[in-house]
Amino acid sequence: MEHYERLEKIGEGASGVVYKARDRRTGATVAVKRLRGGGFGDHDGSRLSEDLLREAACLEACRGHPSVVELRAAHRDGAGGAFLVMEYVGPSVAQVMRERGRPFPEADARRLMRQLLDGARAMHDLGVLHRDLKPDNVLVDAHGDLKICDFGMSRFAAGGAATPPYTSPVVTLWYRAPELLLGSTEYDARVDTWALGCIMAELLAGAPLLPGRSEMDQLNRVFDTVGADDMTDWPGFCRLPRAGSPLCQRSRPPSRLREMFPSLSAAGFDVLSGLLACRPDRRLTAAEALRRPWFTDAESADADQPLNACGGRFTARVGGVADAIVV
Ligand SMILES: Nc1ncnc2c1ncn2[C@@H]1O[C@H](COP(=O)(O)OP(=O)(O)OP(=O)(O)O)[C@@H](O)[C@H]1O
Repeated sequence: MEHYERLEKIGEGASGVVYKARDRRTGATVAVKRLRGGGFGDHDGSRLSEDLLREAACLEACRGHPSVVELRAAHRDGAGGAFLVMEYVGPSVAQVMRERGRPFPEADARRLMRQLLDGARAMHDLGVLHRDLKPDNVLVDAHGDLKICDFGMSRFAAGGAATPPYTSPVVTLWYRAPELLLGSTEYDARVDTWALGCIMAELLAGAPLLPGRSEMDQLNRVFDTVGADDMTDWPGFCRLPRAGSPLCQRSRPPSRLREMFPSLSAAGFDVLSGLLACRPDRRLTAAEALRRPWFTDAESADADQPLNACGGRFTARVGGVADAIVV
């Protein structure tokens, strides 16, 4: 830690405390995330290393993508603590929305969603599930571009060593996909695209779409908003641990989503409703969403997003998992 001068605390959550800091060697402002337990004497060292390595490896796999916060280094210090050093970006989309207090126009929401979906597409291509996408974990840089952060819940899935079952209580409640609320442990990257659908709705409405107070209240809100028939018709539904819940037996009106976003264009609604499809197998993946007319027909209008160029640069860097890690 001696290389970093700690400035103010910028966030604290389940997996650690994040500080704004100055790198004494370069003068650069960085974000330092000290993993929970690190340096405070009561942690299990092996668990800490595992968490650190997983978060660092997922971040490192995505390094170079313009919509993912950049990992600069990962360290264990002499006291057995562990911390990640990242580029400092801020504020978060959550803060921006709180301060702004009104919805984003559709064209702005499209530009922001294009960036988030491209970041998600890239991480999913690498087999990384983020599992905690929400406005607090999306940062806005000085150019108004977005970067996904907090890979504390992330893990490698398809294509990596891991196969289901996965942990089910992942993703902050308001952004948690219906299959997770129903206890699924065999989910895929579409838990992230559900969360992105919730973020898109929040950008367009200026307020959270599904602010549940408990898991069951959340599920109730999901079904009351997008309907439940789709989910209960899903062949995988009866295998879900909570399929027998009385909430799933209740009859529900069809989706209200269209009436909630009356001024959204048909192309915009196509993406929103595709991301918020209750049935995971009918939900858009990030790559599919980016191919919908809302994005493709607006290619020139959003020409400030050079996705192909970024994609090329990004691909070239994939694979160097260890070079930023100084554990
Ligand atoms: N590189 C960064 N630059 C600026 N702010 C950051 C950076 N990384 C994280 N933050 C801020 O700090 C907050 C907490 O960090 P992080 O989410 O990684 O910790 P956490 O313990 O996993 O939190 P949570 O449990 O809430 O998900 C983030 O929501 C974000 O707003």
